[in-house]
Amino acid sequence: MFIETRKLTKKFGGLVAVNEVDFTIEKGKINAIIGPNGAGKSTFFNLVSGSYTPSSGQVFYKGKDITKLPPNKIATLGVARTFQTTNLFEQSTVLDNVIVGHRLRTRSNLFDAVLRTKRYKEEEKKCRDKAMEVLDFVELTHVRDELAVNISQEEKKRVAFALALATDPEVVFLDEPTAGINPGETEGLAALMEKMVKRGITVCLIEHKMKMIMKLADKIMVLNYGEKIAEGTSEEIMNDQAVIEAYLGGDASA
Ligand SMILES: Nc1ncnc2c1ncn2[C@@H]1O[C@H](COP(=O)(O)OP(=O)(O)OP(=O)(O)O)[C@@H](O)[C@H]1O
Repeated sequence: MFIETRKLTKKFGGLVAVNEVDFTIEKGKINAIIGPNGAGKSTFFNLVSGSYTPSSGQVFYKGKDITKLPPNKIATLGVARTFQTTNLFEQSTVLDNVIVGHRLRTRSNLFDAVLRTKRYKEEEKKCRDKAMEVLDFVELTHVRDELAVNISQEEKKRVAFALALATDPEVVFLDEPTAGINPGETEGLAALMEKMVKRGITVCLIEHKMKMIMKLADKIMVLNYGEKIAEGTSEEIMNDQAVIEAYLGGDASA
């Protein structure tokens, strides 16, 4: 089992945001979590990536119980994530944004930085090389010297992907990766997710764009009021009575 949650639960006071969710994230696949607003999708992400401690239940990563590990420890195991909004240094170049983002996660300390030790210089070069490599992967080499303020919304999303990929993750959690961009650009990002999977990276995403997710995802979990109401392939999900009811009145064709 790659990633598995067992009866994962998060309560905020009297509200059960995630309720005893059992789910497995399949290695080398595109896994998606969908559900109406407030269903518990982001909370589930935060539990698996260690940003929240569960009220009860467990998270396993490659057989290891990671339930109580802090986010930085989970990240070093090969788990990366993006957030709904990525704050870039607008007056820095795209390349510098990725270098800095990556450096924050590498090993040399302030002492190394001030004295510009050998280790610092070596790491600086490694970070730069890595940043160039991931920018090439997300197809942003042509804008790497542009200031972040000048790139498009879709390009900013690609920078967020690059930041996550710079840590050489085995799995990437993408929180609404296509929010706020137009349908044409959405297709480009979907293709990028497929490219990640081809490279051997497992993808798990939260998404509201149903048409896209039905085409893209290998496996889907549907949450509603914190509970898993369905799990399966696109076809299984589209024909599931509980899912249809949860979305009635909502816009499932967005
Ligand atoms: N830190 C928090 N403190 C209190 N309640 C919270 C907190 N985070 C989330 N909630 C509540 O938990 C429930 C689930 O929220 P969550 O953000 O996980 O849903 P979601 O499915 O990601 O929603 P959306 O699609 O709107 O982003 C909601 O009722 C929300 O108000």
